[in-house]
Amino acid sequence: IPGPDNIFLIGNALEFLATPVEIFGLTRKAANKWKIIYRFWAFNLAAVNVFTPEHVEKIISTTKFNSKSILYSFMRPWLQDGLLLSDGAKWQQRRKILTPTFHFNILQRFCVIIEENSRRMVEMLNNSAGEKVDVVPLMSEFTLNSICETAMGTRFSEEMADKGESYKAAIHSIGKGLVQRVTRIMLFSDLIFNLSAFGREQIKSIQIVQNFTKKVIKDRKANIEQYGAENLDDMDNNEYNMNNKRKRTAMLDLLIQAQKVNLIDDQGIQEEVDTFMFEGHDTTACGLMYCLMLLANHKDIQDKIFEELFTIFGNSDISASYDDLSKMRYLECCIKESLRLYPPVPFISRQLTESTDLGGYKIPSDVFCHIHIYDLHRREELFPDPLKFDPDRFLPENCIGRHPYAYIPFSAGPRNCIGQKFAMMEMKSAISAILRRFEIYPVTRPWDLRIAADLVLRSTEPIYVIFEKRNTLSSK
Ligand code: HEM
Repeated sequence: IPGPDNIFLIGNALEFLATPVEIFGLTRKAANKWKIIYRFWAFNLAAVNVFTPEHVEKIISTTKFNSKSILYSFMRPWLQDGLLLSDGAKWQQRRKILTPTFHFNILQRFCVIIEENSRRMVEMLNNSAGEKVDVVPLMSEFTLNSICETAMGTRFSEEMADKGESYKAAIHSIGKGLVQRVTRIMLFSDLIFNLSAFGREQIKSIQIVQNFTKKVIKDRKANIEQYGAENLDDMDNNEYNMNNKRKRTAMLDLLIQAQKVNLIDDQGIQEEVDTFMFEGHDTTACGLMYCLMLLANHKDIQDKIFEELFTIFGNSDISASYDDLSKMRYLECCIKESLRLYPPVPFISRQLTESTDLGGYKIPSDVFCHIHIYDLHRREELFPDPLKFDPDRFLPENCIGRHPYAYIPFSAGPRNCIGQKFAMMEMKSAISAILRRFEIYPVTRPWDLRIAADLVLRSTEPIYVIFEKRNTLSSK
């Protein structure tokens, strides 16, 4: 398998002694150079890197390669055996319990809460109209509030809002520590890592994060204790399959109910809440910020979205219903195209538990397989003129014949993203609420972005956009 020159025994370890921005660039260069597949190795660890739809399909379409690679194990002190990291029977059982919490009926209820959040965000933006606004913290706050108020059923008090700030800062710090760890093989050892400055910082950050999620769980349990089961069941049309009862409830409530029938314990609840709070807010915030930047930079496309919104709402200022969001077809194409260019999760990785063949190369068992979603999405033969922001690529007629694994911002196969419908709804709600009230103008340009290797596709600099109030709700 092609790849960079090796140094005796240490392989390519030195290449990764670089800054997170350089590491992000390094993998892009490797994809450009080797086009189809390449490998890195260091000491006794080897990784094969894939970014063609055929290879990606081979790895992620089957439960055979369900196990995440060792790189994810560095998140274990934080996310423990939550859905993202677990595998085997535990993963299957949890996935079964949790899947119904993102069912369409529940999303419809969540829509009302998310719309309220979008409205609050827009009101806040009114105070900064005409000024440049860094959309990174703004979107982060919006998505953290949204996941807490929906899946966790917890509305932020002022005290919680402060803790939320420290929570977000601690997640950023964990991300930085993890990148240091995955790129420095000596830090693979728990002992050495925990003694290092990064390790000590990580222990502190995990404590902050888990204190926050513990408080979310405690508050919700207290709420249930105070208002009793009635409060849990006051959602009509509830349905889920547990003990043959058919019910549906928000995620945390469902886990608390599952604990009562011994399907999960305190630790299990904690790990799922940590997993969903992180996966449910940072990724979507990231999707939103790049999408806003792109729309600010493409006024013609923004105007087309506004036309669509005007057809749905006319001059009315009412909040969008779930049905209204479903009608936003063109906006959906824009979000999809933005997730193509800037996939919030640019890279996923699996452990090959048996040998396999990739394009004629025999890949031995125990090798890691890194799947570069970022490079897959920028393949010229799949997406001609790949750097162009062109939402029409996602019009139904233009998707015909596209390889099902050519576009995978939410991954695909059995370990795909459980929250993808939630995320799409949230992004549509936020962007439609913004564009109904503001025209947005660019400050940050796509070519200004400096992206760093991190847990999500993080820009090292703020992403600025100017929000100008629309004079009228009319499209003309
Ligand atoms: C734009 C937003 C989002 C993107 C781009 C995204 C992307 C992804 C990707 C690529 C994976 C596969 C990870 C891997 O194989 O290592 C994943 C898994 C996951 N996502 Fe998302 N996600 C988003 C939003 C959400 C939301 C809103 C939630 C929860 C409410 C969520 C919860 C999860 C969970 C729990 C998993 C692990 C699933 C499993 O392994 O069974 N994600 N996501």
